[in-house]
Amino acid sequence: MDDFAGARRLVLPQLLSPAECKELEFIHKSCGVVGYRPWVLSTTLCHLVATNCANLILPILPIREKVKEIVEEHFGREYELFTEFTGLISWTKGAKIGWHSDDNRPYLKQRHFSAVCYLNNYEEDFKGGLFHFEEGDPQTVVPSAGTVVIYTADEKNMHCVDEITDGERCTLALWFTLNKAHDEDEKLIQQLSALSSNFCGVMSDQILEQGGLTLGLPVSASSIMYNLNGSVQQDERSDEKSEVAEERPVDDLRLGRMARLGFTCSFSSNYSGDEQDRPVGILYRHEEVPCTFSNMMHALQVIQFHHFRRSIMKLKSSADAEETLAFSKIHDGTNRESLGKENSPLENTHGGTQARRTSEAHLDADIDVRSKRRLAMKTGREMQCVETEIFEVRDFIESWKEWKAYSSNLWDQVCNFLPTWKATRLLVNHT
Ligand SMILES: O=C(O)CCC(=O)C(=O)O
Ligand SMILES: [Fe+2]
Repeated sequence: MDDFAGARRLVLPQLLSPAECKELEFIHKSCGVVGYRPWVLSTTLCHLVATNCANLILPILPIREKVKEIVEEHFGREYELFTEFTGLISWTKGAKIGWHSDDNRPYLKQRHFSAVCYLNNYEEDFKGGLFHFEEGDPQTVVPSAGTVVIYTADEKNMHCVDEITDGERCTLALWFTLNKAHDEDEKLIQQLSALSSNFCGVMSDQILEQGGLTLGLPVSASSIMYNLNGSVQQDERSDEKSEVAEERPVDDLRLGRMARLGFTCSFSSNYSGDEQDRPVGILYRHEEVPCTFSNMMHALQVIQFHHFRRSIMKLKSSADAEETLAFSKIHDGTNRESLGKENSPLENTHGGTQARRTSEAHLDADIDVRSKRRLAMKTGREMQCVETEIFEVRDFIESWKEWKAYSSNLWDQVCNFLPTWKATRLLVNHT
């Protein structure tokens, strides 16, 4: 494993577009479970398939592939790598990790290369959580949405992460191996094949309708996997910081996630895990929202999708503000591209092509990208303040409709890709 070509590490800013980061965060916040360590939450591809969300692996695949190709090229290992693990991971207050290498256990020796894609921003979305290498350059990586850090998983890259002191730090963690026996795709394709006879052929908009078949709708894992248990994951509780003051503390990650966005489930009395698979209504700040969902995960996913859709809209208006500024600065209007003209704010989110083209256009233009980003973030924050005051049922219903279209489109793609996945034994999104 010593005979690789490139330098032992690589940091790539802005490899993922802001829209891609938001989409992965949406998936994690809709589907994540309590993770492998205290204060850590995780969403693996295997978990997505197991909870009837195989469609949500699709937005992750092209990113995983892109990073894998960069790793292969950088280390002179073209076409030699397999993905050993893909997971959306978030760290909440209290999470940290001391000096280690990523292959530091006998059962982790197959991990040859690591990649961490940051999905949100240091200081804005969380405090603490800086990444440090023990020696060499760069010494410290500041997590910023879209940045990817790549390194060999051995002791040449001893690293640690500072404790998170506030907020939630989200990443897409990837490990690659030269050992085919540890290829995660093989397991996933088996898992998907077992499911496919149930869902392919019957996928259509109607299955995502409330009251329709539950095929294609998310389901819960065992309720213990959402149990925040005592003081752990304090940030996800509906404590005094959340928008809805609850009489009793929330120990359930799903309810905590909803409460953070101002929503509660309309369970009749004391919630017990048994209710997780029953149809459920929701309230926004104690006001009933006229929607019924098949189960809690369904409600959570639509709520998170609403939040995601709003963030994409904000990104677009910030980008418009940025573009206007860039436009007025460079007069000649080089590379100005239209944004925000689509009917659906999510239309061009997939694969993030539009946003990526836009950010490339910005890099091409000879202006100070950093100061523009600051302006965009400021605009975003101001809008967020306004947004907490506004909730429109009509807008939420629009999100619900868009979620159905988004979700069934991804299910259709899963069914279309599956025969190729099975034949090639490779989980690659060919769009
Ligand atoms: O999230 C990070 O920045 C790195 C995490 C890490 O070192 C690990 O999970 O092994
Ligand atoms: Fe690590």
